[in-house]
Amino acid sequence: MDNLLPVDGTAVLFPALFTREESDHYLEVLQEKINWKQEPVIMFGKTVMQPRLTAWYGDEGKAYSYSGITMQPVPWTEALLAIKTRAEAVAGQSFNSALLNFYRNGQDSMGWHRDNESSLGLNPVIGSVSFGAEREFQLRHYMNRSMKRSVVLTHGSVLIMADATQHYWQHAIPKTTKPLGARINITFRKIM
Ligand SMILES: O=C(O)CCC(=O)C(=O)O
Ligand SMILES: [Fe+2]
Repeated sequence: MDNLLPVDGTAVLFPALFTREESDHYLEVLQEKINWKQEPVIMFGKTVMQPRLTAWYGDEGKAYSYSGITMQPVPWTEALLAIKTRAEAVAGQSFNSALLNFYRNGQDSMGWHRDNESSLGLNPVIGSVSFGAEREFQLRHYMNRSMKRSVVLTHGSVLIMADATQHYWQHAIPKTTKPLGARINITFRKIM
């Protein structure tokens, strides 16, 4: 498996962890059964709504802070537990929480960030599962921002980010004018 990053971290894509049928099924189930919300976030001192819907699932007692908001996890659903088991097999470790993002169309997005909260420990392994519309996932080196990588996250894929990635690399899902449908992404994490 090829590392997408030239230095300072590891990011490996498994383009078809789930079959087409499984992926179609999970896209539908997650759209319907997840308690999706559009959350406010504070940016440059102003409260704005996030350009996507989110939900936070996890083991009890694993509250999580994310860009200035603290989220209480909802108990796992059967579908999420089945997906988590598959992601854990590829990642080689267990996860106890997951941030879910629902990108309704190409105008929904996620800005540049690192998943480097101290609650995740020094070099967190993150398993990022995608269903639905294919979106471009961009990476750029935090200290040398002209160093960039980009990969398309396909329906049923999992991207594993590990080692020092969250220390040295930011990632983002840019907006696109392409007429795209819905995409759901789940980033599985392990809160210490
Ligand atoms: O939607 C994606 O692929 C990225 C999600 C992400 O970066 C996150 O949840 O922290
Ligand atoms: Fe992230």
